[in-house]
Amino acid sequence: CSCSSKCVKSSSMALKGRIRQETEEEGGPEAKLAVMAVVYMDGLPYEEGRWDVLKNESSLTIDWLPMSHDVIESSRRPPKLKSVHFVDVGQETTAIVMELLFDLLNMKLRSTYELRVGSIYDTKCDRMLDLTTHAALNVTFACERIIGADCRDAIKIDHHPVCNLMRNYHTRVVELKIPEDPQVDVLISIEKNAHRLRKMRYFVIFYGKCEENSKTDQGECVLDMEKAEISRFCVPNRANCTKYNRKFSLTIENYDASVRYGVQICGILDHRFEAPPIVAGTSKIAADALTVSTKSTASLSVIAPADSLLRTLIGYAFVLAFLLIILIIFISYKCATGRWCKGNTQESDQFLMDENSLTIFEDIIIGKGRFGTVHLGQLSSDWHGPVVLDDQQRVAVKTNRYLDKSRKSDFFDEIEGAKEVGRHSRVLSLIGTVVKNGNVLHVMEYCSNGNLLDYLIGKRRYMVELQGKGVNLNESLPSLNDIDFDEVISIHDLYRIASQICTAMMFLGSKSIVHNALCARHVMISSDHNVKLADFGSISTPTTPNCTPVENQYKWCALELLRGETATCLSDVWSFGVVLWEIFTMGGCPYYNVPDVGIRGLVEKGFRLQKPDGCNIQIYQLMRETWLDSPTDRPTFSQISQRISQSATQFSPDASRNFLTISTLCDYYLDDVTSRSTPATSSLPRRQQTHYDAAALISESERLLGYRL
Ligand SMILES: Nc1ncnc2c1ncn2[C@@H]1O[C@H](COP(=O)(O)OP(=O)(O)OP(=O)(O)O)[C@@H](O)[C@H]1O
Repeated sequence: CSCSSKCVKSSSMALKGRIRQETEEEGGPEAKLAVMAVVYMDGLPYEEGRWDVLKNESSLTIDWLPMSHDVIESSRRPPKLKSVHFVDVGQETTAIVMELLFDLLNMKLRSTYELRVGSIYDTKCDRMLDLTTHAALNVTFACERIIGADCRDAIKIDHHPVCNLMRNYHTRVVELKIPEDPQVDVLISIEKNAHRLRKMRYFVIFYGKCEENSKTDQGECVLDMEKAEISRFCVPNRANCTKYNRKFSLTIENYDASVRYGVQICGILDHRFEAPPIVAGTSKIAADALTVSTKSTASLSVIAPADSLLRTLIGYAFVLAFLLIILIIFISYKCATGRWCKGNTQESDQFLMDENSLTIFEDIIIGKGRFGTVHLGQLSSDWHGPVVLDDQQRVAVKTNRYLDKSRKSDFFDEIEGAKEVGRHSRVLSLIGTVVKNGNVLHVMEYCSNGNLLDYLIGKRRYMVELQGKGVNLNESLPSLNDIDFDEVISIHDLYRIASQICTAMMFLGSKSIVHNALCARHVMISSDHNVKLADFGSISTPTTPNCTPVENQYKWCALELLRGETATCLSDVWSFGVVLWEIFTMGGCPYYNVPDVGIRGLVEKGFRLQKPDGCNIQIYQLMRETWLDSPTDRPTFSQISQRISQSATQFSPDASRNFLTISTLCDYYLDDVTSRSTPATSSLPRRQQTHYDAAALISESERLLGYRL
């Protein structure tokens, strides 16, 4: 307020407009809408040539307020300030008269602009003078509302409020008071989150009698706005807003059951709107039919909005799509875990190894089985996987190279089984698969001490040799020179091995996996003499049950499986009993001269393996319990584990009687002449086949046990 000018206390705006033909310099003639805006500035005395309105942002702003139907923002050109002049209106008030040019094309749509005069330029003092009260005005161009505009033919004007028509609402008649008081109360609820509800500013409900004989294609009635009664609702937290709470009711006075009523709700997203949209004129709007059924005065209904069926269908489509997605995820998971889609690329990708990371020593065969030869291999030093290898990165590699078609499928079953079982410290880990020259190589952890059966036989032979030399391991501490301690095995170690197998079986049980082929030959011994359970080619799960004995496994098979019943983890318990027997005979041959076909008859008659020489009676008792006819009578692996631990306490590493005394005369060593490493193919019988007599075996068993079976 310096420079001898008075401060501007307030200002107000008035508006006048007219259509005028302007000629654009480039692009030819184009209709322009010229609008005269008049701003009254109280407290500002007129002074010739002193004041000016600049065409910059702080002085005059003309903001377009987009409305829901305005979609062509890019084609909208900003209005131009054509001219400004100041008029003395007396009483210390100056009027600023501005001529603004708007693009007429856009006026064919209803458009709203906000004009704001924020400051005027004081030419005398060469500075901007901020207005204490900004002169601002929202102007909606609807032609006839702008004085002088003649756009009856050129511009079509819709007089119903331009707002987002809302379809996400439901109406329900809650009360109908007829005939005493013909009035209907309609409860209207708007769905949450519909149309970004939280951003909505106003909701307007119209209702009125629908036009006679008029109905849109969608079954809407057409409201004659002149006859419509109007209720307005607004958002909460507005001073003058009390009715809104997302559910509101509408009362139709003088309800006439013979005519149709309509309802329409709209919401305005433009937060700068301070007043509800204005309804004027004689336009007609389409609305949802509000049909009151008068079949029963007690329960009345309103027909759902016309598009509710469509919404329901869309809803169902979403549910179906969701279920489909779940199904796809489920199938992918099953494929990924190897239960379905055998050999699918996704899972083989996971285990497929680079051919160059593996070197196979073709001349070093570490074993032969039904499904191929096992070679020693080595992984390159830069291979780092989840399995910890020895310092030479050695691995065992099984190949399917010479297998026929049916054996090849068994070979792949073994790989799939290993994937299903997963990793555990007592389980032989699958490292991966390599495809080389069209053959698949099964790469596994390498156990330098081979399989448990050969391991035990080797120890027993050495210990028998020592016995032959008169060395009694349990009596005197023999001189170190006479004994290779790596080649003997203590009772304590036998317990440890049994306990570790039990742990591996508990792990399988925790995954509801039945091994089906548990035997000492399928247990590997690592370089540090620990157990690694192997051979998962015959595993079964609750979804893939097994009810046939595995080839070459009859002697380890539970009775129910020999009978063709389904194998369970308790069937593995039976097999474990036979493995315990193998451990405490140090590699004895169960049912030494009985062929597979004779096993079921023997077992059904009650014949059980005899007590190994030197075996603790508690352990033999445990074995017998694992061979009980009814699976549920057998101990579980966790019970077995506890029983083994209890028994093992008697045999600490430094106990005085810590080694088995082996009787070479036992019948289960009789066919020990054959190497156990010989491949167990059907054409190459593992053991010499001799005659057998079940009755004789049973009586022999009874003799050894000391009681009748
Ligand atoms: N990961 C390994 N580490 C060390 N030796 C192994 C490994 N895998 C197998 N072997 C040796 O190779 C032999 C043959 O194994 P393979 O799995 O082919 O047959 P198997 O298990 O003995 O008999 P089956 O024919 O019943 O499967 C084993 O007995 C074992 O001595």
